[in-house]
Formats: sequence, structure tokens, C-alpha cells
Amino acid sequence: MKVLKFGGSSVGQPDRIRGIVEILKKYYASGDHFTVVFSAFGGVTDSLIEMSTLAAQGEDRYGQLFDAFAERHQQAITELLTNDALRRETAQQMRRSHEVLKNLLYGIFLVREASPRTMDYVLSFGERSSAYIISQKLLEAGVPAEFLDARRIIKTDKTFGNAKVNFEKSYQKIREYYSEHPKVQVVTGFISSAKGGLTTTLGRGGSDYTASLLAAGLDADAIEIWTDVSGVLTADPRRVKKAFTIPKMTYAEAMEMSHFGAKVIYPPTLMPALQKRIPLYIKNTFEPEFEGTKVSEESNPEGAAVRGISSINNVALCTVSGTGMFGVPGIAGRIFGSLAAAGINVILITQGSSEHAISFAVQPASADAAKVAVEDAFAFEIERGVVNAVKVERELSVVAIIGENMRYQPGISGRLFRALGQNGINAVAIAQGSSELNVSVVIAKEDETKALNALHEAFFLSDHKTLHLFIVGVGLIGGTLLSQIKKQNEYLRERRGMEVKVVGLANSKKMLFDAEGIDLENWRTALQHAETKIDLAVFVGRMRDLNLSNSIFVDNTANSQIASFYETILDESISVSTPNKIATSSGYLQYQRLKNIADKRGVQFRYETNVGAGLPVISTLRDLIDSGDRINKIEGVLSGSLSFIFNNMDGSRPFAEIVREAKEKGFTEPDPRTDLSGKDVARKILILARETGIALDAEDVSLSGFLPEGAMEAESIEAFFTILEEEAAYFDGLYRQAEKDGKVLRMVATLEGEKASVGIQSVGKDNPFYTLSGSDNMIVFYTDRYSVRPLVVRGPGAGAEVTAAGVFAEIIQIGTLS
Ligand SMILES: NC(=O)C1=CN([C@@H]2O[C@H](COP(=O)(O)OP(=O)(O)OC[C@H]3O[C@@H](n4cnc5c(N)ncnc54)[C@H](O)[C@@H]3O)[C@@H](O)[C@H]2O)C=CC1
Ligand SMILES: N[C@@H](CC=O)C(=O)O
Ligand code: NA
Repeated sequence: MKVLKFGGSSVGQPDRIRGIVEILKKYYASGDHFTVVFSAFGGVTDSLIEMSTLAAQGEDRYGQLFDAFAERHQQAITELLTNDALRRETAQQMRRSHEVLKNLLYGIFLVREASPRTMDYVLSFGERSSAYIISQKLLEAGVPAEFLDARRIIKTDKTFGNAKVNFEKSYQKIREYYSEHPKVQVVTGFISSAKGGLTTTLGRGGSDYTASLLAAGLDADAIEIWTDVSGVLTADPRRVKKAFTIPKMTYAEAMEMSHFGAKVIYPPTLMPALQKRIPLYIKNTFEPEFEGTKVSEESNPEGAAVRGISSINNVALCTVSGTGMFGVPGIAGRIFGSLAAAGINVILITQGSSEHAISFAVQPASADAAKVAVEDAFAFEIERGVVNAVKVERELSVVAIIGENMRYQPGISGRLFRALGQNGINAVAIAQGSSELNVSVVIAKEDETKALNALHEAFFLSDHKTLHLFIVGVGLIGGTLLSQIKKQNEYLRERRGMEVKVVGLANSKKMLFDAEGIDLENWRTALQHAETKIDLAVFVGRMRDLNLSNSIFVDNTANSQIASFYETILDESISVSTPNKIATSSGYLQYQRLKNIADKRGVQFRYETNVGAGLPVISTLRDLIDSGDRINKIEGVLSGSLSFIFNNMDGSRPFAEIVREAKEKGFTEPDPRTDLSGKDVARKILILARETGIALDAEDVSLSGFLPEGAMEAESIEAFFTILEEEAAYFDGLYRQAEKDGKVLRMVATLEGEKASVGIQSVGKDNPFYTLSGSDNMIVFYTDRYSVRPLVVRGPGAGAEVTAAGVFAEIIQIGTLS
């Protein structure tokens, strides 16, 4: 025997009922024995409450509500039943029943009173109507169904509104009734009766309770709760898009999930079934083939540690503290005794081992009453200053991870707090049940959704996460990065379980946001037509307000203003990845500060492409240092554009033309003067010095350039090119001089001890830099371990594809770390 229950919105409309009838026909055909419980049609219970409230207030508007109620049921009969005789009979029976309700409401209207006892009677019309109509429909569909008014079998006391069940008597009645009625019983949920035939109701979740009582009374094999969601999900799908159905969970886990807000089942009412260990299935009326969730006593110590994540959206945290609490027995008893006496429900309790403070969370509406209750109880101590006034903090949420297997697996809390920390979410209070069934953390309410998503990723999708990118600068590097992301997204999704979403985009004119991810097919047009002018303060504000997990800010500009926002961004616990060298090569203190803020916030500040573009230069240096090597000297060709230019000088073309080509190939900075002056190289060796641990500033790098005097005074890039053209002979002379000696020109940067220098050199065949070609960079590390032969990193050190790829790889690394 199985007990099925269909509730609320899954019995909202006639076509949904037809779907349920299909499900039940299959059951019947399969030969299974079953009985089925129905709630009132969706919204009906609320409207019954409203009409009786209006009637009790003497408002004759109740009549309109009643008419709509009667009409809705008649309509359902007309739409559902096709057999004329059956339809007429059903309609008539309903009219008779509703006539009673109408008289009842009139009575309420006359005496201006709807007592709980009367209310229960009024409410019973909801379930009696739905179950009756559906039983008739089943009959018509060929299922030998029979309407059963649960008042005949479920017996309670007279606590109207929330009656206490007399289990023995009810079970006996259930067994008797079912043994005498072999047809498929279609039962009213929620309603019951007390001595004298008085109608009672079973309180919140009442129809689940009815199913549970029937199952216990009949020693059923299973209960199926059919609803409009696909079982119990790993998290609330409205907040966590990637939530998925939990296939199996224990009763204890299900209870814990529902305590923390998962509204799918209401376990207190399921107790009778749980006591008899009857497994419970939660299934979706809209997806009947889907397995849903099985709740039973089977535990699976091998399975995932965390079963689900849940939250309570709005709580207040009250803290009782004071020196007078230390080592004094009975304090907790008095606090919670006073709350119980005031009828205040406590959601969560935490106590520091110092015993100086006890905090508890309550519904915000109870916070003031809780404060008064506890302060009254401790009036004497408060007066003497040994206990402080109760502190109340509001606008908080509780998030909880739930699972029986947590007790077998160490490191769960570590993962929990790491996920929260990396997303800048502060834990206001922490509680862990000693059963280890849940760990709850109180956080700011505004962080709730982000926390749920971060935790969901950390526990369920460790091989699946979404990175949220905010990209400023969509020129050469930024634009290339976007097309690389677009091309690679599918691979990342499928092979790395990583979704890269660009949620913010800006150039020097406009900015654009889409929390669902900007379409990378059309971003150019979308950005061009975006409504909002660029304002980086506003951009950063949006990042903060969107509050998305795994947010990364990517700066693909060469702009110093953008760089000046890194501090705020990192402080918001958002990682930064950038090819822009401004922040890392400006003031040393600011550079240090950014690194420290990133450390403090547990986020990443990364800029590998600052030196050698996509080549692994900074990471190699870090690895050497971290593993205990000592850097004695770094020597390098660090400019891709200068490399290209020198490698292409052969006396046949004017210098300016080669520089133009370097610019067109995307090797130069947006302003090529930065490259040609040697400034870009100076910045790079400065960054390497800093990474090595040497506190240098830009003016400490000695730079000797090779441009003719006055060239850098050019007022624009074009004017600069004109000078380069005019000075063709000068550049040709440089080349010819080197060539005569069998040498080539190289701009070489050196860091030795604490001295950094940059200058042009003519190098011969014996020099390792001689063989470089194209836009090659070469960085040579002389260290204690690499002393006889140095460690060398070499390859193209500029260009759109390699640089964007370096940024992209860095983004993925940040994502993997978070
Ligand atoms: N080209 C290369 O090989 C390498 C370049 N880099 C660095 O990459 C960065 C980008 O270079 P490119 O893409 O060539 O520059 P670009 O000039 O092509 O693009 C710059 C982008 O930044 C935007 N932008 C500028 N100022 C802005 C502001 N105030 N607010 C918002 N957006 C602004 C522009 O609209 C444009 O979209 C530079 O910092 C450069 O040093 C680093 C390594 C290699
Ligand atoms: N303009 C730079 C690009 C890399 O930072 C260069 O030429 O090396
Ligand atoms: Na690099």
C-alpha cells in the first residue's frame, strides 16, 4: 500500500488535475494498492479565511468571495467531467454542500464572530470540495475511486486550528475503514474531527500529516508527496540557479533542511511515518517520471559530506554578555527560560568558550521582546553592571550546511569558511550542532545569496564553478581576451567544469552589465548602445551591489585612474587580474599596500602579463623565491616591440616604418613612446625587483635610452612618428655601427644586487640575447641553484594573442584558487 498526497499549486487548475489523474491511472493499472490525499485547490484555503474574516467584520463583500469560490468549483466540474450524468450529479452535490457553507458564512455575518471552532468547519469545505471533485473525475477515468472525508477516520482533541491527534483511535479507525472499503480512497487532507463530530484541522502542513497518519495506520510501504518542485534541492533554486535534486537523504537531514527554510516538507507532521520508518518520496507533478527525492533512514557514510544548503533569510542576533556570567552556573538556563516564558522561539545558539557571552538568533519580530525578557531576568545583574544590556543586531541571515556525513569527514568547516572568506563574507556568529548534522553561520543579510552560491559551489560543484568577470578596457588586449573566452567557454564548461561569465564591460566611453552574462557574440554593439557612460566609481559600486561569488576585475587599459581603484576593489574581496603596469610600477608603498589588502581579504592581485606578456616570468620568479632559492642577478630583454624593431632593422627600411609595423602588430603600448623611450622596460625591471623583495621606486632605475634628443618632446604620437622619420639617418647609423662589429642592438635590463638599470647594448654572437628573433623576450635568472647555467624564459613577449592568453590563464588560475 502506498499513500500519495497532492497539494497546493499542483491541484491549482483543471489541466493540472488532468495531469494528476493520468499519474493515478498509471498507478492503478500497475496493480499497486494506493490511497490518495488532496489539499484544497491552490489559494482556496486563503480565500475561505478571508471570506469568514470579512463576514465576521460584518462586511457583505464576503458574498462575492463565496460566489467566486462556488463558481471556481463548478467551473472545475464543467471542465473536468465529460460524462453528462456524472457531471450533473457532481455539480448538484457540490451545490448542496456549498449551500451549507453559504449559510454558515451568513451565520458568521449575523453574529459577527468566527471562532476557531467555526473556522475549522469553514476551512473543511476546501478539502472536501477538491477531494470530492477529483474522486469523481477518477471514477470517470476508470479508477474505482471513492471519496473519503477524513473526519471519519482521524480523531483529535478539541484544539481547533491545530488539533492533537489521538493516534491509537485514528489508526484503529483507519484500519477498520480501509479493510471494509477496498476501492481507491480519495481522502481530504488537513481535516479531522473531535468528539461529538466537531470538525477540527491539523495545522500547518496538515495534508502531509494526513498522509503520514494514513501511512502509519495502514503500515504503508511508502509515502509519496507530489508537489510542484523536483524533490528536495541542494539549495533554494530561486537563489542558487545550479541547485539540483538530492536523490536520497535521511529523515534527520530532511528535518534539518526544513528547519532552515526548505519548504518542501514539513517534518513534524510526518513524524508518525518516520516512527514507522516508512520511506518518503518527494515528486514533481510536472515531471512524473523523474525520481525526485527519497527520504528514509538509509544513511550512506560513503556519500557526500554535505547534503544540502539552506538559509533563513532574516534573523536578529541577541547577545548577552558581561563579567558576571563567567563560571556562574544557571546563566543559560535563565536566559532560555525567560525566552521560553515569553513564548519566543530560538533559532540558533552560540556560546564562546570564554563564557563571557551567549548569542542567540530569533525572528526579527521577536527581537525586542527577547531583549526585554532577558533584561528583566537579569535586572539585578544589569543594575550592578556585571551583565550588559542585551545587544541586538539586525539585518542578518543564517546559512547552514546540512549532512549526516559531515561527522565522518574532517575539513568541512575549513571549506565552509574558506568559501565565505574568499567572497568577503564575514561570519558574525557560528553554531555547530553536536550531532554535526549542520554547521550554521550568521552573516549579513545582503550577503545571503552570494553565500549560498559560494557554498553550493564549494560543496557540490567543486568541479563546477562560475567566474564572474568585470572587464574594463576592450581595445587590443581586452577585445582579444573576449574572443578567446567566447571560443574557449565550451571547453572550460565541459572539461574544467568552469563557466566564465562576463557580467560587466566598459571602455573609455560606456559601460554595460548583465548578471546573467553578456552575450559574447554581440558585445561590441551592446556596449556601443549601452545607456550608461563610463564612471569607474559607479562600475565598482555595481560590482559590489551585484555581490556575485568568484568576482574578478580585469583591467585591460593602460590607464592610471583605473589602477587607482584596485585598492577599493580588492578591499571588496574582488580579485584583480591586469596587464596594466601602472599600479605595480608606481609608488612602492602603494604596490605593497595592494598586495597586503589582497592578502588580508584572501583574494588575488595578479599581473603576470606585466612582464614578458604571456611568458611565465613573475610566476617563475616567485617559485624560485618560495622554494628558497636566492636571486643573484636578473638580466633580460623585456620589450617585445623593441625586440621586433631591432630584429627588423636591416638598413633597407626607414626606422619609423618598422615602428609603425610594431604598433600595427600590437606589440607596442597604446602610446609607443612608452616603449621607445625605454620606460616600459624600466617599469618591467622595477616590477621584477619588487617581486624579488627589493623596495625600489621608478627613479631608482637608471635608464639610458637611445632616442635622439628632443624626440620625447613630441606632443602627439603622430608628431613623434614625424620625428622618427626625420631622424631616419640617426637610427640607420645605430644599426650600421652595430652591424659593422658583427653585433645586433638590444635594450637590456639588469637587476644585480639592489641596482636596476636599462640601456641599449650592441651584443655579439657570444651573447645569449644575440639569437633572439621576432618579438622575443628573454629573461635570464642567475640564482644560487641556477648558478653555473642560468634559468632562462624565452619567447614572444608582446602581442594581442599571447598577452590576452596570459590574462585568460591568470583568470582561470584565480578561479581555480577561489
Ligand atoms: N600589447 C601587448 O603586447 C601588451 C600589452 N599590455 C598592456 O595591456 C594593456 C592594454 O593594451 P591595449 O589593449 O594595447 O590598449 P588599447 O589602447 O588597445 O585598449 C585600451 C582599452 O582601455 C579603454 N580605456 C582607456 N581608458 C579608459 C578609462 N579611463 N576607462 C575605461 N576604459 C578605458 C579603452 O577604451 C580601450 O578599450 C596596457 O596596459 C598594456 O600595457 C601588457 C602586456 C603586453
Ligand atoms: N609594449 C610592450 C608589451 C608588453 O608589455 C612590449 O613591447 O613589450
Ligand atoms: Na608574463
